[in-house]
Amino acid sequence: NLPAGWEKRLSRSTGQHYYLNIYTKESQWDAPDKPAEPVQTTGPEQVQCSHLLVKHKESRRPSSWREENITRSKEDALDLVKSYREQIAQGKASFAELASKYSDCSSAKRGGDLGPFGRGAMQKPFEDASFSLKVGELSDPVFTDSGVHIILRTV
Ligand SMILES: N=C(N)NCCC[C@H](NC(=O)[C@@H]1CCC/C1=C\[C@H](COP(=O)(O)O)NC(=O)[C@@H](N)Cc1ccccc1)C(N)=O
Repeated sequence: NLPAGWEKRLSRSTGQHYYLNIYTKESQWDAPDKPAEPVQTTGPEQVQCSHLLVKHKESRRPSSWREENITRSKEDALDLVKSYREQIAQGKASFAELASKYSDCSSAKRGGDLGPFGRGAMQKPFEDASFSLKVGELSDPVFTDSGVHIILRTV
């Protein structure tokens, strides 16, 4: 019988049977003699994201261009990030506009743009969120040692 990963199909034009590799979607006339290999679809090498960072008193560096000494609580930082996300999602403000006003990262000067980066550059929670976003997608709040972020994947 048929090795794993193949399907037997009937060609309407010739009335002959053919075999479809369910992973590569390639077809062939002769019966396969070995299982089809699942193909590894890897993610992108690099992504480009903008982010809006709200720091808090437990941040690894509770200081920024906006505020010399940041004392807000982590909960307050999360509430702020959620309100910014809501405004962006409702189209009441642009990501770049809010990031340039409120982000505690120096990338605020560039509307939050971090430029392109690969895996290994950013803190893991930030990297994982960035690489799981589709282009144009806005993340939920992401927690790193820097503070609370929302991330917009742009490329
Ligand atoms: N392009 C890179 N590879 N630059 C090095 C990133 C280092 C990396 N940073 C982070 O993971 C977080 C997420 C994004 C920003 C960031 C943190 C901090 C703010 O937090 P804080 O360090 O005060 O705790 N901003 C930065 O680093 C900025 N230079 C990012 C940046 C700013 C302007 C242009 C390009 C990049 C890390 N491994 O710590």
